[in-house]
Amino acid sequence: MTLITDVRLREILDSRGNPTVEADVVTESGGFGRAAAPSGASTGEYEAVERPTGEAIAAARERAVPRLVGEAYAGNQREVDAILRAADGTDTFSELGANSAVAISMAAAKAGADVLGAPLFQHLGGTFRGETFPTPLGNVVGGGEHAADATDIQEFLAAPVGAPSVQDAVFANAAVHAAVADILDERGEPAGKGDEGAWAPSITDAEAFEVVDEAVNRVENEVGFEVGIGLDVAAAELYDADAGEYVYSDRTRSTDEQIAYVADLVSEYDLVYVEDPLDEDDYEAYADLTDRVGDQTLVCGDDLFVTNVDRLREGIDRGAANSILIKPNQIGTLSDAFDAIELATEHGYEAVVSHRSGETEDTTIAHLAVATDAAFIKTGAVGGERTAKLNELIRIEDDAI
Ligand SMILES: C=C(OP(=O)(O)O)C(=O)O
Ligand SMILES: [Mg+2]
Repeated sequence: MTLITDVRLREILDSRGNPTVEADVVTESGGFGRAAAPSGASTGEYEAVERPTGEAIAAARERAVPRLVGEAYAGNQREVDAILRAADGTDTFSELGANSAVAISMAAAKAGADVLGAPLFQHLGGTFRGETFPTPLGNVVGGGEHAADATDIQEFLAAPVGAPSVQDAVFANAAVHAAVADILDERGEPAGKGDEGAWAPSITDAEAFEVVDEAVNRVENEVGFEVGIGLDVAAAELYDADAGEYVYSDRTRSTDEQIAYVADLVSEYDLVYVEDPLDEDDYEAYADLTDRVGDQTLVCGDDLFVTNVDRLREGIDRGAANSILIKPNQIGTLSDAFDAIELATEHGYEAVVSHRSGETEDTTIAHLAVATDAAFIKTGAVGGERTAKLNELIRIEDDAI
């Protein structure tokens, strides 16, 4: 019933106005799945390769589609993803493009779910999933590669860890986003928005901490549950490898100073989550920081691990980080993303499923997070391509899928 009978690919717009790949997968019994590839701006050096959209589509039509149509079953995700890997023939999807690969992989999963008449999270995670939910991390202030002339730290995240439901958590993050706007206004700091919908004022990181701390406190008082703060430092973007230092707008920090700085921030702001606090090549510094603060907060590897089991295994061996960011397009298929989550879980690392800064209305990651019982999902606070995922979580919680 889930034999794939057609795979169609097209170029659509992403949230930055750039082209991206959308895939449709159709099965023998009329099952249908559609998915689109997201795209990063602060990409890790070791990510799978995103090809220009037209090239990725042409390559997939030539190399992957003939191997899938009439041959593979959409309900067998591992088979679909193995065919994508074989059709590509490289470790990094540099022939098909990880953008074509991930769109087809996710569309096949949706077609498989459609045939079963099951929600995607259940097809991926089994019948007992859907009772527990990830805490959404909401980007409320940001800069780095996502906005010009804003903070050095890429993302200041609201983390409603005490929320009684996903719906409460999603609304709390939106409330923090609104409170940030009020506080910036009170301070006379105008702000536009960055790529992920976070406010991108031209303020220092120190001021941003003050603003976000106050916003979180205001919302905590309103909602009556704990809302913490998280960060994505995206430190690889700040690191000057030649000089061996982290370059901030107002100063530089050596690796030891960077570790001490982040450890101080964890204590001062009770940070519940710190992503990419150090350069993507520095497992040793990660291990040092994890040693210092790993019992107080999640130290999460995004550019460090790039959803790659080999890099994660090295991190586990070396005690680097205690959490992994999961972005399916960093590795190219859902099977690879699942393998990374499984390896992480086996070793006590928390999985955090994530959007990219360039997104579409695709909701696959909401289902992936529920299917794998991920601790957190990072998918913004506001903006249509972000609320698509957040609203899907609310629907899953409400049994309305
Ligand atoms: C979502 C992120 O940004 P990008 O998609 O630009 O890598 C991130 O760094 O976690
Ligand atoms: Mg990141």
